[in-house]
Amino acid sequence: MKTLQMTLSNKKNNFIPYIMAGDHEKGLEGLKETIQLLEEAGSSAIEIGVPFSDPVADGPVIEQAGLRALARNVSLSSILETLKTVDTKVPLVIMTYFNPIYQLGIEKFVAALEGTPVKGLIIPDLPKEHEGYIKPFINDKDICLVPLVSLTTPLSRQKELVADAEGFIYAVAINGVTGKENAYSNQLDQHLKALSSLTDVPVLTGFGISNLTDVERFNKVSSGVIVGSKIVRDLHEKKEQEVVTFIKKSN
Ligand SMILES: O=P(O)(O)OC[C@@H](O)[C@@H](O)c1c[nH]c2ccccc12
Repeated sequence: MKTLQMTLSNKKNNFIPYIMAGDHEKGLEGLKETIQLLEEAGSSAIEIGVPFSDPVADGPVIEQAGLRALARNVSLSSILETLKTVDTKVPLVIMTYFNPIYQLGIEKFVAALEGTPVKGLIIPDLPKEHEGYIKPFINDKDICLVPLVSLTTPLSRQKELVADAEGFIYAVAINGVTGKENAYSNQLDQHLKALSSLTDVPVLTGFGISNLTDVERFNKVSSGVIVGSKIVRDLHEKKEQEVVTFIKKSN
């Protein structure tokens, strides 16, 4: 079993914060200390966002963070260079649209992951039908391609999506862009339980989570949560202590 899956399987209430690489007043030079802060707070893994000019799945908070990083000329290759110098026990998961990978070159990208703590990839605009662009290059490496599964997806499709999943399954709690804090459907808990019952791979819930009530709710019916916009906003506003407390209470 690959490291990412093993790490998340060994824990009950997993917490994965999302951060945008380069969205720090020191730019990429600040990435190391943010990772260290999140590790010490008790994160199970850390999702590292790559800024992109056309982030179709991102809401305003993450989109703005991406624009700040792009203004500092942060790119996929400069992020990978920086990650080579990062020493952490927590598995990192790169969240990027496909285009930056394609521009860098898929083989070059996968080769550059060697010697970094990156153990997983989330590529929201790479549907299962196109995973052949990436999977053959990572199959024999300690890197997982994490599938995103919408909870309104028909069961037959959910089964296909989780069939050969590795690492974890990203259950998308609301349809739409990231960072929307509207009320979750009452059926969500049932849907999460049903999805978890299809697979031995940990299912983590994300999209729109910004308070501890929701964290506790989803910890009961899945293996943990992914929190993006709240973390990005708090870090930008220099509320590091709030981030640390939130992660500690989520564990
Ligand atoms: O911001 P939220 O609502 O807490 O959602 C997590 C999310 O930000 C992070 O996982 C993410 C950022 N960009 C994405 C694009 C697609 C899927 C997921 C993401």
